[in-house]
Amino acid sequence: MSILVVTGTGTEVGKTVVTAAVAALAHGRGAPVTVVKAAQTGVGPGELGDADLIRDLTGVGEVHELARYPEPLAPATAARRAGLPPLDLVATADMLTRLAADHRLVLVEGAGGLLVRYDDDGRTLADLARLLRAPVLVVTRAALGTLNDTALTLEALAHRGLEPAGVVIGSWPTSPGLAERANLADLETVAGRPLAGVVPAGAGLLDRVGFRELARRSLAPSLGGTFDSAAFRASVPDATSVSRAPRAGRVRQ
Ligand SMILES: Nc1ncnc2c1ncn2[C@@H]1O[C@H](COP(=O)(O)OP(=O)(O)OP(=O)(O)O)[C@@H](O)[C@H]1O
Ligand SMILES: C[C@H](N)[C@H](N)CCCCCC(=O)O
Ligand SMILES: [Mg+2]
Repeated sequence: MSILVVTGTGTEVGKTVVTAAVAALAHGRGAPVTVVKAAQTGVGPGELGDADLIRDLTGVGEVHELARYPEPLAPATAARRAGLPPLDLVATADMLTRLAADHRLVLVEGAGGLLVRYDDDGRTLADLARLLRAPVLVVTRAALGTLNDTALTLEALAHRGLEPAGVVIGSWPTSPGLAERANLADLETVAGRPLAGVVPAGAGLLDRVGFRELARRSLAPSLGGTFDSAAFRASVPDATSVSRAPRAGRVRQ
């Protein structure tokens, strides 16, 4: 009966892999789960999109792609240039609400970051999340620049009264550099809470069994896994400690 919207601090941050990890754990528990890619862009007819990748990685049978546009652009732009109708987010919210009535968990992956536009009226994934009154999981990068991107996304959620379901690093490098190691703690300070997961790079290349096991280790209990942010940080050489800065993501009244 619950809906979780998955956004990123941008495109190519690992939303699809993180969505797959959450789906794999729910599926592995036997919970009915379905995954919806609201609008897929940059993929031509017959090519594999995010929803296909998620089905392959998890074995989840019910995955939906609601709209597909060929050019690798924001959905509103890609639809306009293709002469195709944009995704109707109001109708989409109704469809997802009906899906949630039949499913334990409905996962909705956005395209790009939170404020990417789906139509020429400027509607975004944030508008869809508000219509659904659903929490939003934020997938972020590990590298330099992620602190600002993450803070901006959390501020945008807070400004719209949307509840973050946590911050997950979508692709943790095998050889983290200085910024990546320091960001493990700083991302917690920005988020005002422990990380909800860290997914190692390469996760998307595993088979289903390996992927589900990695998902279990990579996601926090709130997402169905066993990941512990403090323990992970302690396992990374030269990772810094969490500061006690005021909680970010709150709009000062
Ligand atoms: N943890 C990972 N393991 C393996 N590959 C990854 C991982 N994270 C990201 N990638 C790869 O990086 C690329 C971008 O990742 P992904 O598709 O998840 O980004 P995204 O945020 O979903 O982008 P979009 O906005 O297009 O949906 C893909 O080719 C994907 O296979
Ligand atoms: C093509 C890409 N992989 C995504 N599907 C769409 C990303 C749109 C990003 C728009 C932007 O923020 O500039
Ligand atoms: Mg994706």
